[in-house]
Parts: sequence; structure tokens; C-alpha cells
Amino acid sequence: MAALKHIVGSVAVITIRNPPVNALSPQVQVSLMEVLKDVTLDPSVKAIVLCGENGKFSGGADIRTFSKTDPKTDIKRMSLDDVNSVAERSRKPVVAAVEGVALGGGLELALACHYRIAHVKARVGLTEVLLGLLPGAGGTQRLPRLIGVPAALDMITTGKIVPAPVAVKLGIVDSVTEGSAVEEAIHLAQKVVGQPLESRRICSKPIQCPPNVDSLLNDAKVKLKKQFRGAESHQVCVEAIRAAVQLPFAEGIVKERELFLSLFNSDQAKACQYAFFAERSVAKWTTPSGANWKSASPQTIRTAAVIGLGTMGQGIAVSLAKAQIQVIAVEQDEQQLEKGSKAVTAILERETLKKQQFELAHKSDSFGSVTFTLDFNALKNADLVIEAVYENMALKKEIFQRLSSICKPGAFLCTNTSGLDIDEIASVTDRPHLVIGTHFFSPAHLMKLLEVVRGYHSSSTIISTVMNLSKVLNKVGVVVDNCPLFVGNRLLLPYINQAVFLLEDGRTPEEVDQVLEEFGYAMGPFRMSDLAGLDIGWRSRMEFGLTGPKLLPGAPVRQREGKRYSPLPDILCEEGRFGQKSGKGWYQYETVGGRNAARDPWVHNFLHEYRRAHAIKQKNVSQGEILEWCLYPLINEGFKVLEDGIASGPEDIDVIYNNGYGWPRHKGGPMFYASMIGLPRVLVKLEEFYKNNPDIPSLKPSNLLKALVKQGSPPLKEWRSQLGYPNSRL
Ligand SMILES: CCCCCCCC/C=C\C=C\CC(=O)SCCNC(=O)CCNC(=O)[C@H](O)C(C)(C)COP(=O)(O)OP(=O)(O)OC[C@H]1O[C@@H](n2cnc3c(N)ncnc32)[C@H](O)[C@@H]1OP(=O)(O)O
Repeated sequence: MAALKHIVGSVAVITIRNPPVNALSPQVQVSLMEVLKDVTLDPSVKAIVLCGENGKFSGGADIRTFSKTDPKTDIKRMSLDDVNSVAERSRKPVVAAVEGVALGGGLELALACHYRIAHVKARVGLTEVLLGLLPGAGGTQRLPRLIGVPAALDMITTGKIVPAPVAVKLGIVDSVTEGSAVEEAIHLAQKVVGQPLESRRICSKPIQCPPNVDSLLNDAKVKLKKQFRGAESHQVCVEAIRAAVQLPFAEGIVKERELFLSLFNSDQAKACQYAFFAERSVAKWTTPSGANWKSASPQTIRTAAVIGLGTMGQGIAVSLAKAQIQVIAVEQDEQQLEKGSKAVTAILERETLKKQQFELAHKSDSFGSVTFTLDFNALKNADLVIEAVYENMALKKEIFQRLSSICKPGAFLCTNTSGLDIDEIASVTDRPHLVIGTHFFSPAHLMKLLEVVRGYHSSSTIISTVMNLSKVLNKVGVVVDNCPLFVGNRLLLPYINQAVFLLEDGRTPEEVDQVLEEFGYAMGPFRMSDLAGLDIGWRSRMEFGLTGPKLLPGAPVRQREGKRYSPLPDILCEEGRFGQKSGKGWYQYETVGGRNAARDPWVHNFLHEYRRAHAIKQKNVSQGEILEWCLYPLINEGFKVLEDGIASGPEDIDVIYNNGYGWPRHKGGPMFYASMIGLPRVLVKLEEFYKNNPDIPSLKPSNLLKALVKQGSPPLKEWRSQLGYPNSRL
């Protein structure tokens, strides 16, 4: 039985049981329905309490069953909606005891109960929108009736999860308890036996609409369109809420179902659900020696140090402090220290305010303290150090040598490089097994991704410690192997290069960005480069001798070692155009550090002169071709990364792209996207591009892609097993 019943006095306690999160699978729904009907008919039962086993109410409908569900036939079968109706219509009071989580269908079930008691640490939310769906079991009709249209609109269209104390203030739950929510619910159930229930049925409540409800909904659609470019579910959620506003409850439920089904089998829903499980699967890392996430034991980090308080170091320090870790922040001179400490303090203040607003001033854990110092000796008691100085191998090695002699034995040493060799850095220490790459993304206190770069000697303890730390920091950690640029930036390089080649060939930054933004990227390649800072790539190209003093004399302007090269980004940097930080880059900004990109006539004129000077003929490229020209080489590099065994599987690449590179989640990630459009299409276009541009090696189709097409393009989940990973280094 997926729903268990036991009787306490005259109260029937129904417990949902489906480990690990008590997901509401079809079997659980059937079982719930049977038990509910049973207790409703049992004259000895006067009231009902609904709860979940092992301190979790429910993580919602069972997402794993969605791909096996056929809307055409299964719609006729009983669904969660029917269970909710029976609970709500019951003449005996039904009380939900919410512990742990009540998410998606789990919260919808709780909303159908007459009362809701939550444990103080419980969290609730209608998260379906993040899975490309909408709450399809009455959530879009009940929540606005319960808490009002504006608050429900916010929760349903963003998938926001709120802690129980906030849920009480919003009116989602009736009260919170620090003790057992089940006992409290039983107590309440006994107390309310015999009391009228009509006013407790949300379906009977009139909807309170603000006078401007139409413009509220329309404005929300415009805002969501911008925030989640190209994503359907957010828009459809608004329409379901519109139905709640305009229609009686029963008709609203019919409309909700119709809208739910329009999303249910969509490619976007598949992509979002794939992204959800991909994140869970990358947490399960393994090394060639057989160590894995299950066997290795992570160490707890209480004190961490950050070296270097530039933009990255500031964000990392804040991220650690937000996770209640004590932070020691080190800089090399007074001026940098003061600048860095001011910035960290300001960000922490903003974050505190945000936290207080979110938690509605409910008593909560404070942030860890940050101590600022010039003294390296202050690091001697740190459990873990993250070096975040700029990308210079000599400087990093000097720092790691010092750390080796100062830090306590057993302290973990991490480098926040975005592409330098972890083994070379580890080689100067007394503990290469305790050295690892932790590649954060800017702004580090907000971005979800942590690329965890395993060096040759990195022990399973440091891998599991850093992966565990990523969870503590509320980030998604992905273990990858050590290679130039790692995974994320290795794929980014051909994408950016292709975009820059388009400028040489006659397109503008605005045109290229528009195509990629319409695809769903939060920012096109040029706006993103301006945000990240053009000088970062420039420094790295100088280090590799592609430009600057190390460039071999006589190198052709538009070629390096026989391959096509565009000096455009180098020239911009030489002009002092580093992007937002200097107020100008591919665009111009209202001020130094400004955020609003505007067309810059200087750039257009410069591109025109450059093309003229190099006698480059303009090419006519359609929008579709701009997209394929930029994305397919990125995908191709993904296959090469898999071929080289740098990432364990396509899911790892996709999680990196979804969480660190602004890839639209509703397109699943580059590898998932390739599987959706079809590998033969990607291969044919790459072959065509490469034939016409033999001086761009990133267009040469990877062997893995060719092999997969030859094997009939098996589904993504079979890519690993089909190829057996002969080269795997992970
Ligand atoms: C056409 C006919 C259709 C008819 C049906 C119509 C009726 C529609 C009615 C209702 C529809 C409702 C839609 C939904 O409810 S969608 C689900 C909404 N729920 C969520 O979005 C929650 C997702 N889960 C989480 O956020 C977390 O997992 C959380 C529950 C917070 C637990 O987090 P944590 O403790 O960190 O653990 P993990 O994330 O690692 O998860 C542990 C394992 O549990 C698996 N899991 C989690 N949630 C679900 C789920 N809802 N369904 C299936 N499996 C789930 C997760 O994958 C982990 O397992 P594994 O490690 O093997 O991957």
C-alpha cells in the first residue's frame, strides 16, 4: 500500500509512502483514493490527517512516470485532481500535516485539505513551471483563491519555494509548529470535529481580484517573456490564473486541465524534466580508481579562506559567508584590501536585506563572519582555501607554494582558475592529493554552477568535500577532468569565435545577439562578453602567445598556425574597451559599470573600416544559419569533450551549460538540444560548414558524433553505454 492508515482515537492518519520523497505516482494516487474513501465511509472515523512518511509530506507528482504517460488514454484514468476533490468534499475535516516539503502536486493535495499545519522547517511551493508544466491538480485555481492573485501569480509563475513561516504569513498554511506537525494536526482535527467545513473549502471561496487584474496579468506575461525567453510554461501559467479570475471554480479546473495537457508532452517539458534529473545524476560522480559519491566521505568546512578580493574573490567570500562558514579574506596590499572589504560588506548587506525580506523578518540563521587581512599566516587554521587571483600561472604557483608551508596538514587547497592546469599548480605543493580546481562563475554569490576540476592526484576526499560544499553553498557541482579551459569554457571558445567571425563577415553584434537571445539565451555572445569582461580572454590569449608581446613576429593578422583567427576582440581591448567595467566594449554603456547595452557607432564604424582594410566580402547569412553557425561548433566540442573523457556524460555538459552559461533550461542543454534536433542534422551542417571553412578546425565533426549517427542516433541516455568511453579519464 502506498498510503497507510492508522487510527488515533477517532482520527484516521493517512501516511503517504513512496521513498525517497513520497512522490505521488499513479499507484500512490490510487491507494490514496482507496484509503480516503474507506475512512470517509468508516463511522468510527470523525476526522482525517494526511501526512508523509519519513518527515516529508510529498515532493509532488512522480516525474519519472510522466514519460510513460499518454495523455490521450491516461486522461480518462483517475488523477490527483480526483483525490483532491474527494478530500475537499469530505464531510469529515481533513488536516494536512506538512513536514519537510510539499511541492507541486504535494502542495496541491495539501490545498485540497481543510486545514494545513506545517513544521517550522518545512518548505512549500508550486514548482511545476520549472518542469515545463503548470500545477495541474487545482493549484492554479485554489492558490489565488487562498492568498490572492498577486501572491499566487508570483509563486506559480516562478516556482518559488517558501519556508513555512512565510507560508503562514501568506496564508498558505494555518500555523507552524516546532514540534511534530502530525501530532499538532491530530490535535486540531479532534478539535474541529463537527464544525462547519464550507468556509474551509478553498473551491468555495470567492476570488479576491485587485481592480487592475487584467493589466496585472498582462504585465506579468511581458515580464516573464523577458525573464524566461522562449519558455512556454510561464506564459501558460498566467493563462491558468486568468481562468481562475474569470471562471467559476469547476470551469477553471477544466481550463487548467486543458492548459496542462497542452504543456504535458511538449519538447520544452521534456527538456526541463531532463535537466532536473541530469542535475541529480551529476551529483553521483565516480573516479577511475573506483571511488565515488557513495564511498567517499566529505569533510565539514567550518573556516574557509579566500585569496584575492577581485570580483570573483568577493563573490566567493559572500557565497561562503551566506552558508554560515567563517571566512578569512586575504589581499596583497592595503588599497586592494580596503576596496575588496568594502565591496564584500556592501554585497553582504544587500544579501541580508534580501534574506530578511524573503523570510519576512522571521528569525533566521545569520551569515558567517568575514575577516579581512593582509597576513597570510591568518590562513594557518583554515579548513579550506580558495585562491582567486587573476589568471597567471606563475602567480598561482607562488601562492600555492606559500600555502603549502602555512596551511595546516589536511587543509584543502582550491584554485578558482577558469582554465589553467590544475596539476601544474598542485605540483608545487606538499599535498597534490588535496588540491583541486573550483571554477566559480560570476557573480559567484548568485551563479549556481561550480565546475569541480579533478587533478591527476586529487583524492576522493577532496572531491567529495568540494561536491558537498557546493550543496552547502546552494550550488550545483559538476566533476570534470583537467584539460585546458575545462568543459564550460572549452565549449564556449568555438561559440565565441564563430560569433566574432560573423562580425568579420558583415554582421553586427546586435544582429548576432538577437538571434541567440531569441533562441533563449539570457544574453547573446557579445552582451555576455561585455558583462564578463573582454580583458579576461585577452589576458589568456596573451599568455598563450596568440596576441601581445609573446606573439611570434610575422604572424598573419587573421591566422594563427594556419587556422582562422580574428583579432577583433584584441583590438577592442587595446582600445581600452573591456566591456561594462570600462563603460564600453561591443556596446556602449551609460557609465563605467553600467548595465544597459546600447548600439555603439564607434564599433560599427570600426568594423566597417576593418572589413575594408582586409578586403573582406560581406556574406549574406540568414538568422537560422547564424544560430547553427554558432551552436553546432559548441555542440561538436561537447562531443569531443566526451570522446576525450573529460566529462562523464552528456548530462554533465548540459548541467554546466544550464547553470553557468545561460543556456535556456527549456532547451535542456546543448547535448540534449542536439538529440532533439537530430544528430544527422548537426553532422550534415558541420560537414557543410567545414567544407567551406577548412581553416576552422572546430567545424570538423567529432568522431563520436559521426559514430553515433552511424549507429542510428541512439537516444542520449544510451550514449555512454554505446561507446564505452575508451578514453575516459573520470
Ligand atoms: C495526461 C495525463 C496526465 C494526468 C496527470 C494529470 C494530473 C496532474 C496533476 C498534478 C501534477 C503535478 C505536477 C507535479 O507535481 S510535478 C513535480 C513537482 N515537484 C517538484 O518539482 C519537486 C522536485 N523535487 C525536488 O525539488 C527535490 O527533489 C526535493 C523534493 C526538494 C528533495 O531534494 P533533496 O533532498 O535534495 O533530494 P534530491 O533532489 O536529490 O531527490 C532525491 C531523489 O528523489 C527523486 N525525486 C525528487 N522529486 C521527485 C519527483 N517529484 N518525482 C520523482 N522523483 C523525484 C530525485 O530524482 C532523487 O532521486 P535520484 O537520486 O534517483 O535521481
